[in-house]
Amino acid sequence: MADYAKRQSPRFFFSKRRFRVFSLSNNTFFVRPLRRVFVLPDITALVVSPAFPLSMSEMEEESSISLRQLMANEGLVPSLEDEEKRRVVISKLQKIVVKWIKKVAWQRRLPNHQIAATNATIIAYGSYGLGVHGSESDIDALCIGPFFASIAEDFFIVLRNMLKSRPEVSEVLCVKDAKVPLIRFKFDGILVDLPYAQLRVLSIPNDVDVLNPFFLRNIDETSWKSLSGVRANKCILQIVPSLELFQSLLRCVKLWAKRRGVYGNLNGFFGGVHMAILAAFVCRYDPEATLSSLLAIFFTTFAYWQWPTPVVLLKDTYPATGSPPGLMPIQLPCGSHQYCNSNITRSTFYKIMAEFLRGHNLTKDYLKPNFNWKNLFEPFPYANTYTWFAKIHLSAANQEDLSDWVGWVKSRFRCLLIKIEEVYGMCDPNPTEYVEPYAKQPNIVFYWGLQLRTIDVSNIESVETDFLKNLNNGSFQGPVGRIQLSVVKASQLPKNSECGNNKRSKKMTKACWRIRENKQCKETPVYSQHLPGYVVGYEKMNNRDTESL
Ligand SMILES: Nc1ncnc2c1ncn2[C@@H]1O[C@H](COP(=O)(O)OP(=O)(O)OP(=O)(O)O)[C@@H](O)[C@H]1O
Ligand SMILES: [Mg+2]
Ligand SMILES: [Mg+2]
Repeated sequence: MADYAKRQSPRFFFSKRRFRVFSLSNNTFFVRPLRRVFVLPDITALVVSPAFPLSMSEMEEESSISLRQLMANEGLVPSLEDEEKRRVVISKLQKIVVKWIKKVAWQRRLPNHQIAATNATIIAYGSYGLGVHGSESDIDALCIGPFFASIAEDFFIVLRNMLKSRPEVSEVLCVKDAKVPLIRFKFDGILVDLPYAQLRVLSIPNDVDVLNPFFLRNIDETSWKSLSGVRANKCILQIVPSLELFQSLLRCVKLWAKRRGVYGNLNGFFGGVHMAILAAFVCRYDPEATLSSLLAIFFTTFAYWQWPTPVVLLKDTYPATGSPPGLMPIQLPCGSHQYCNSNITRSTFYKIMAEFLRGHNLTKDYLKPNFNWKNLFEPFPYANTYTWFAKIHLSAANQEDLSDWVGWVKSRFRCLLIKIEEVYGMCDPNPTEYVEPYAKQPNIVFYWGLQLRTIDVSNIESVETDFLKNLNNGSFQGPVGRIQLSVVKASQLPKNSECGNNKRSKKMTKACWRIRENKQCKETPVYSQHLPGYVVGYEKMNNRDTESL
């Protein structure tokens, strides 16, 4: 191949550095002499052109290819087996909810023809619904049920019990107190978030159109909120000119945000939904744009965005009342002036802005010859940036207790961040979770960068006291773990320098907590409100399944 190429165009191929050959299939190759790209359907028909200066569009194309190559090397796209596993989970869930709704209809004594006609459905949303999930992402799936299936009795008791009885399902817990109540469980090892929406119809079509006002009339507020994620996804997918470009851009910006430590709603940064709306916003600028140019436009747009002007993807038909919430308001494109929930504080606002600006400075010259996309995705160098760190050490008697305890503390992180800001000024809450392997108890440790060069280490005690009060004020009834706050120097960070390279030492814990079932406590029957004396299921006395997200 190389010899053939040399004979055809010695000017290009004398030096090994001057061309690269990528094999696409048995007889299809990419040849890249200098910066020009040729796609060769047949190696025997290789013809290499002389050294033209590259046109803009050719340079754009080549730049996008190298960006895609980088993303492919990162292994961001789940394997085919993983995809198949997720498809199976969704299809099994669909069957379960159909069985569930028939059972509930029977319990409600609906006439036979209505039992036969009724239907419930499952709609995937979140990153999985947008096709941008990674192998560690959860599946966000909305269960939509008809007018007679209540959330309190039928969803949280009957459906939960049906799920619990399945061999594929483990770690079922109900999250009743969240803004979007849901059942969280593992199905074949994949984490599933399952909220519920109830529509005022008898039968929900499997492909129900959640943008159709017919289905949305008279629904309750919780159902409306639960539907907003699905509606937002649907709007995004309708708005973006090219789905493939949007997905690629979103994968790029999520990787960037994770590497630079600005991903994670609980730590005061952006979550998946924020990134999806920002990416879709940029995709609409130029339907002809390449991936590289979109990524550069992304950074230019948000580095110079006049916050708190809200980012609005889809203008609502009626005027907004009140001012948009938070420092960086991003409106959900679901037609009701709803905004993404955000925990952004003064500190995280500045960190995000600094990273947007860095992204802009790095990508504005993306067509220059020596440009390398790798720099954009460099992990944030915490250890070299900050002299001092607030160390948050969480521990518990065993892994299960620890996971509950950490989930609870994480749900209060915004409050801790604000307290640290009050005492030490700017703080950078690195979302990475570390483990001290030689400590006595199972533990998770966070190191949050402090901006000040000289600090009073003892001030952390007042932060700890205040934060403990806040933790105790909540409704956590699980086994309370330990929390220790201290201030350490950069030199005391874990020696494997994980702080520096921002690699995750273990899987992130989900921020939520549950009251675990006390094995000694009695199960109480829950009687149907519709069939006298009929038990719909059992609940543990103190297992209120309450959670705070
Ligand atoms: N802060 C929020 N404000 C509004 N909606 C949210 C918020 N967080 C989550 N949601 C809704 O729940 C969905 C799923 O959220 P989730 O936290 O699983 O993120 P994701 O976009 O699926 O990314 P990931 O791949 O990290 O799971 C979002 O797509 C959004 O519709
Ligand atoms: Mg998700
Ligand atoms: Mg989720």
